[in-house]
Amino acid sequence: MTPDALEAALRRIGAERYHNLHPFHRALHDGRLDRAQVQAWALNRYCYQSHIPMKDATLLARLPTAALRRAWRTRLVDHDGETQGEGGVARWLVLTDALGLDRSYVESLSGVLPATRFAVEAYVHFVRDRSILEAIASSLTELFAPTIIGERVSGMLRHYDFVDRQALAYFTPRLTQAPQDAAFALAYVCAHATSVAEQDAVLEALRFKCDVLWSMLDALEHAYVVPGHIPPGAFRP
Ligand SMILES: O=C(O)c1cc(C(=O)O)c2c(n1)C(=O)C(=O)c1cc(C(=O)O)[nH]c1-2
Repeated sequence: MTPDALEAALRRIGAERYHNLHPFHRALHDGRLDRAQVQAWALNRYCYQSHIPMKDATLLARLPTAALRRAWRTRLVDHDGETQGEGGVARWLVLTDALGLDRSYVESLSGVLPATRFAVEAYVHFVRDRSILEAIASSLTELFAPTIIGERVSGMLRHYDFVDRQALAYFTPRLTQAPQDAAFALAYVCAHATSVAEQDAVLEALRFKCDVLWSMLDALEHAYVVPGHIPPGAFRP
């Protein structure tokens, strides 16, 4: 495949499998969830957010050139900040605060669904164990993130009186960070996946990552949408 055909194939995977299509996200964005269900989403999503810098630090340690490490390290700063209280993970806690969740409970991850934890850990392990090409390709869901963020912020502000713009401030910087991150990763992947085997591996890495995001929402749906089977130990609204 040419680089352009590879990009088109990657975008087709997003069109078919990205988590904007999941019924739980449709319900979240269309205002069909109650406050407790939104709390469960934000609590579980904190597990994902808090592991993203661990995933990026794992990859950073494996990158072979200064240029690549320089490009990738901005992600660590985006999520962890330069100082206490800054960065994406801290901004996610502003959302869980606004939803009335106790900070130490959120940070402890003790109420997170087992399937959320397994999915998030699978992502970190994938980036640790697979080739650098596959690890970089697995971040390419970010190509599709700006669209879902736009839908989510406008939908949640319209439908829920318990969130406001300040509570959703996490998403504003993501609208510029995600496209920059995705453009870098896409250029890398298109330049370096030249053999059929490498291109197949890259496509499979993106499918894997879509599955990570999808399975987190399956778990939320199973636990918190009626009839609701909440696993032992997980958050009970
Ligand atoms: O709001 C979303 O739906 C969404 C999706 C994704 C994604 O597609 O992986 C990320 C994020 N948000 C996000 O905020 C974020 O920091 C992030 C990092 C990564 C990654 O794989 O390195 N994906 C995502």
